[in-house]
Amino acid sequence: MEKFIVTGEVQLSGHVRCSGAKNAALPVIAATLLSAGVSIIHDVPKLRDIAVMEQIVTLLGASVSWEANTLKIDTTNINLIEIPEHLMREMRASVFFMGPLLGRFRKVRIYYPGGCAIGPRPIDLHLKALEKLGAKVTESFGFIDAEAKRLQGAVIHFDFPSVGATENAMMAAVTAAGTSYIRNAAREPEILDLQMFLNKMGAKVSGAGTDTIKIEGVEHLSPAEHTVIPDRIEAGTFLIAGAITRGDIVVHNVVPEFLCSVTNKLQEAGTKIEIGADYIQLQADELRATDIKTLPHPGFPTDLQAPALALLSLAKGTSVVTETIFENRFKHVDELTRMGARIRVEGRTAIIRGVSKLTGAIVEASDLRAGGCLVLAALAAQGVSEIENIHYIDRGYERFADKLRELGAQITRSK
Ligand SMILES: CC(=O)N[C@H]1[C@@H](OP(=O)(O)OP(=O)(O)OC[C@H]2O[C@@H](n3ccc(=O)[nH]c3=O)[C@H](O)[C@@H]2O)O[C@H](CO)[C@@H](O)[C@@H]1O
Ligand SMILES: C=C(OP(=O)(O)O)C(=O)O
Repeated sequence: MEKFIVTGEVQLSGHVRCSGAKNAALPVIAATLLSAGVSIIHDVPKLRDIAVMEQIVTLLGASVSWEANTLKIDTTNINLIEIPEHLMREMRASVFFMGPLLGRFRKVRIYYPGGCAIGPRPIDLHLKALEKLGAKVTESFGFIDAEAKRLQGAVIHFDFPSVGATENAMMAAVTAAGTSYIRNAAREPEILDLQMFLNKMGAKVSGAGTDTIKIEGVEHLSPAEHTVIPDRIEAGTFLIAGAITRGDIVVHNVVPEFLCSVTNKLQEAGTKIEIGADYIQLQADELRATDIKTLPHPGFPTDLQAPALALLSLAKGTSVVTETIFENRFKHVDELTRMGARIRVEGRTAIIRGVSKLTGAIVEASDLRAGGCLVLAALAAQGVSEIENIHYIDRGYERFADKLRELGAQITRSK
């Protein structure tokens, strides 16, 4: 098992470029299956979840090629509508195949998706949305079948603005007969990106980014070319890396508007932020405590809760962090405690008493962003840390260690 070895207490400085967003690229790749032909997607991050996505579309009969970060997917010869269990279990995003396969082939078979252990992650909202659109969904022996002669436009009202269920419902509804409305839709920027891609394919989708999405069903979609939006979670991770090391860094290829809740909290924590058209500069010295509550967009993203916790461990005063999205997303706390952090978890709340220093330790990543959090803590800690289980980090950060080294970090990968 590979690990990262980090020598801490190096102030980061310089420039770093964000990759395309994992969470935008994943549904866009699934959406290419809605039509036959060659779609071209630019700025796709090369990371483990994307590799699994590639494995799945290839198995279904697509052919795939890469040129730098451009992915070409030829979906002409799709001849399978079942995703095998071992690939479904690899990641949460495997569930995105339901909507497109059902839309194009009227039938799909999947198993329950896997992914990082951050609490229960049911797919009931996905299934209810497909049923609303007229699909017959049956579950037996661990697999889920959905079929429909042709999906019918419908009004889907989500109990909770689920990102994945909104995306799946959009992909299913684009070729349904008639008009659909998704109410209490998630408003994440990645949903807007999916709307842009679907419209380039010939779909008629509007309203993404608000809580009501309108989808006028069309008969036919064509392949399309698209550049995925920058990764706001990667950007937030680098900004926090700059802050925790009291550094001076510029993060490029960002849409600052997508990061408002994050830059706002970083300013409250005492950092200086300058916002450009497509970059954010951060300078940090003393850090102050601040409270954070994770919320659906445009609130503070749950995917940056763990990195933020590392930062607040070293901020003067007591911070309270409340996780409202996932039930069990504080597994990084025990590991931060090994490094000297003082954090108490009560249910969905973490109370953090800032300490003046963290110390290097051997720690284990329990999921993708917990891994990011531990690397950031290690960058600031005295001495050497080893972060184990970095296959989680590889799921969602492209060239993480290389990019941190570009900023001056002392981090290496080792067997
Ligand atoms: C690939 C991708 O884009 N992943 C992101 C997506 O995950 P994902 O799409 O899985 O997140 P959701 O917004 O669906 O989940 C939010 C909450 O809703 C619950 N829920 C969701 C679906 C459902 O059918 N039933 C249900 O109860 C979940 O258990 C969770 O508690 O949004 C999350 C919330 O911003 C992010 O942390 C993930 O990085
Ligand atoms: C939880 C995450 O991803 P996924 O939904 O793909 O597990 C994440 O990116 O932090």
